[in-house]
Formats: sequence, structure tokens, C-alpha cells
Amino acid sequence: WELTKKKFCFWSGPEEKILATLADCTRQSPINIQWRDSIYDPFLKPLKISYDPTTCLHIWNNGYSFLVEFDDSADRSVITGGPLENQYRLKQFHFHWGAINEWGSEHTVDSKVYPAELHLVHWNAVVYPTFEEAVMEGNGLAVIGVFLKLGEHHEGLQMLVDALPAVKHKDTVIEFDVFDPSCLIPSCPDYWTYAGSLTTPPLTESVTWIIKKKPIEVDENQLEAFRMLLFTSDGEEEKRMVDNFRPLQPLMNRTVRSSFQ
Ligand SMILES: NS(=O)(=O)c1c(F)c(F)c(S(=O)(=O)CCO)c(N[C@H]2CCc3ccccc32)c1F
Ligand SMILES: [Zn+2]
Repeated sequence: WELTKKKFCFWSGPEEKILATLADCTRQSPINIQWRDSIYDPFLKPLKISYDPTTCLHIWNNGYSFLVEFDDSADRSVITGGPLENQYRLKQFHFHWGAINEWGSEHTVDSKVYPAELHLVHWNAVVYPTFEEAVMEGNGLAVIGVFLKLGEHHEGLQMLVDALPAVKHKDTVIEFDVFDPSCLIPSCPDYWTYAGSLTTPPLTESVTWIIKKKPIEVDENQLEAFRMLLFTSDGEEEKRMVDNFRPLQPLMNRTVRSSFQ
């Protein structure tokens, strides 16, 4: 293993825990967060978020999700505090959602599934020279997860929704000059945090997950707008971009900490 440091963490079925242990894939994501099993940690600091809206670059459909990418060449959009030892730079955010409102999120809370989940991906530019290197290291990434629930119209999200028709097909991109993603993060400071992984290839166990307790509310039309995106490129047989979430992974020997009692 040492030589290649390659490991393969993708199974499902009863033997997954044994195989995961053999391949030491012991911190995969997403997981179900059992509220009563989470441990309040009084030493957890408040998460400090400071984004510069002008670091926003573009929105693109990469055939898995739609992502909004940021200029991460300097410490202009960063998070620090919370469970983090260093400052992390915002690289991109993206969403996961279902074909219908009954499912779509990656994490669940007491087995409750939300219709969608926002992930803001940050990397440890204090310790690692590039994002690609940070992706391979245990403390390389920090992802803020925010649940979306069906409810009131979300003004901030609508700016993204209005741009989606322009990125309907895989590998389409449009410029997106100014956007402050903190409008998508609930003001309630409460979160859970645990050591996990990316939920897409390379599935590396490099993510400190910070899952906000409070969801944001979005309306039906806004969720429907996500579902009109396509996994497929222009000219291919259309496949709607829905159900782009990974199944729940075994908790193994992990504790989920909460920032609140
Ligand atoms: N749920 S998640 O937070 O684990 C997560 C995703 F779910 C997801 F879809 C993506 S992606 O960029 O759309 C697809 C490439 O992996 C990323 N992107 C990251 C992962 C690897 C990588 C490499 C270059 C740029 C961005 C990313 C991701 F971190
Ligand atoms: Zn994600």
C-alpha cells in the first residue's frame, strides 16, 4: 500500500465494513448524523466565514453537478475557526439533489433526508501548495454542508437559478462575476463536524466536514430548476441531472461532534 498509497473505497452490501477496514477506508462520507450520539465539544470555536464576492469566476456543468468556482490564488475568500487548525480557501461550491423532494441530500440527520444539500469546498493553502495536493491529505479539505428544505423562495439562490438554463448541458460554462455564497449559509452558528471524505472520485479521506444544523428554505420552482439540468452534452440523448448523491457510508470508529448543546 505504502508504495502506491492507492486505495479503493467503493463497495455496497453487507461485506462493505469488512472490505473498508481491510483497505483502511475508515472515514468515508456521507453518513447519517445521529443527533443523540453526537458529542457536544465546548472547545469548538465559532466558524469564521469571510468571502469576497468578486472572487467568483463562473458556473459550470461538469456532468456530475453544477459548480460555482472561485479564484483561490490568494486568501480572499476563506474560512477559519470551528474545528479547523488552519485557514482554508474557498475553491468551489456545488449541490446534490433528488428527482423528487423526498430525497436528494447526501448526509441525513436521524435518518431524515432533505431534498438537496449545498457543499462549499475549501482547501488548506497554509500547509499545501495546491488544491490537488490538499485533496490527498487528511487535513487538506474543509467542506461546509448546508441542507436545503422546501419552503420560502430564496432570493440569493434565485441569482444562481436564473443562470442555470445557460449551463443546461455537460461542459457548458458561463461567467458569473459577483456572488457572495454566505447568503446561502444559515445565520444560526450551530453545526456538527466529523472526519470524512470526498463523496465523488477520488473519494479521498481528506475532508473535515462541517454540517450546519439549520437548513435554508428554497421553493419548489427553485428545486425544479436544478432538475432541468442535464448529465449529458448537447446532441447526446438527454439524461436529467438528478439523484447525484452518494449512498450513506458506515460510521466505523468515528465520533460526530456538535458545536451546540
Ligand atoms: N461532495 S464533495 O464535496 O466531495 C464533491 C463533489 F460532490 C463534487 F461533485 C465535486 S466536482 O468537482 O463536481 C466533481 C469532481 O470530483 C467535488 N469537487 C472536488 C473533488 C475533487 C476535485 C478536483 C478538482 C476540483 C474539485 C474537486 C467535490 F469535492
Ligand atoms: Zn458535494
